[in-house]
Amino acid sequence: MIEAVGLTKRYGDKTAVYNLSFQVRPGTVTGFLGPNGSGKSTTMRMILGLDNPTSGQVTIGGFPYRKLPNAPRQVGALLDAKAVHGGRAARNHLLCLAQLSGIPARRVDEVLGVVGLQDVAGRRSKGFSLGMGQRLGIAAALLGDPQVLLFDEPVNGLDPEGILWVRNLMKSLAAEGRTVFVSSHLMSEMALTADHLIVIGRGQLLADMSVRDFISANSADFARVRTPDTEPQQREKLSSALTEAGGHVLPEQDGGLRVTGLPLPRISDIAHGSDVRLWELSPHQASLEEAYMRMTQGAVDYRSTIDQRAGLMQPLPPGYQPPIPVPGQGQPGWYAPPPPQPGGQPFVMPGQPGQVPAGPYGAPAAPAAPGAGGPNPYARPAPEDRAPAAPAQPPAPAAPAADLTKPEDAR
Ligand SMILES: Nc1ncnc2c1ncn2[C@@H]1O[C@H](COP(=O)(O)OP(=O)(O)OP(=O)(O)O)[C@@H](O)[C@H]1O
Repeated sequence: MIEAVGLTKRYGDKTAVYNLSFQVRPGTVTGFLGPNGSGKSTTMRMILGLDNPTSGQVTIGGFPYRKLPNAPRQVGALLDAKAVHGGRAARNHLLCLAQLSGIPARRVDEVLGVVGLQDVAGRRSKGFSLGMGQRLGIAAALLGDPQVLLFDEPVNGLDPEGILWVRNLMKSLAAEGRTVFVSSHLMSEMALTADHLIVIGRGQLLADMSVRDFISANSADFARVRTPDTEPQQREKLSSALTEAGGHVLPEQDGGLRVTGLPLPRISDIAHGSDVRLWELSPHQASLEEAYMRMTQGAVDYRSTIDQRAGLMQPLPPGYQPPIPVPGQGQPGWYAPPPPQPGGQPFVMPGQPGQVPAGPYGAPAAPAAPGAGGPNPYARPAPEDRAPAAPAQPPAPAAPAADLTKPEDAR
């Protein structure tokens, strides 16, 4: 298990990670999401002992990475696939890593086979495509047959077959009881790969919950209703009846209606009572992408002047308050968007039930609590029961294998 407590990292004036506390458990794939520059790579580097936290701590199996006995056999990581000696053949690159960690040479050929590079093992990696480089990086992560694996954007540059392969690999590693922590910007892929999500924005925790609960709590499950195309007046009649019953109705481009705030059986009854025939009545769940966009819209640093989100997200009707999602169950049968006030919000900051961080439903700023590495640079709500002040950092031993990751001072 990976456990971060009050993890904070500053680079001069820049706070990359602030007071982050979470656990990554074995046996599941945990997705690590956040907008560009939100602190994912910095967090991963701190997990791997490549950056020192300014305050707080992070451990793997109870030990900071640098104190883990035989760390390369316990933890494998892909942080930067380009961090290899390009003049070295793929097999030699892995052999060097294996020798440094006391891993038998036969394991090199095993992992080359696992990642599908066996036929190009003698080729220099500088001639590799982006996807081949990713595969080599994944091979390096798997080399020690570790129980804990970290992957920073592992599908970057992979073709569809490669993406499917990575997805299945992550799932099978987790099914073997390993801890798999993987960052990605590909929401559709994360929805298929991860069981659990840790979402950060501007270095702070926004959500720590199952994928299902995350989608359920951050987006509007809805019903799609369609009346006969040949009778537009039926559509109008139904729309009025549903609105009168407290539903929120949005027309869709194909003539259908998107209904939130009413369960399916009620919609059916209302249609029946209004003498309206239905050609379609179906439940829909929003995508992880939509839920993610909704949650992180207040925490994005870099955004095009041409904002594409308008077409993606459904507008929020005012005043809706769905039940708080039940962990592991979501909000079955409820077709309503998240509420714009505390109480039903999923991204409650640690130790502050009902408090809402800044963002679309932003909470007022509060002073930072002591022991969190100084004042909150983003003036967000500060948890009361945050982690104790971080212990002084021990003297840093030698960094782990440089070709797995990029050390702080090389950036
Ligand atoms: N060595 C460094 N020196 C100064 N600032 C840094 C350093 N490393 C990271 N940062 C800053 O910290 C913030 C977090 O960066 P980080 O790379 O962790 O984000 P990220 O979530 O991994 O981003 P992306 O999704 O774009 O890879 C950024 O503002 C970045 O510029």
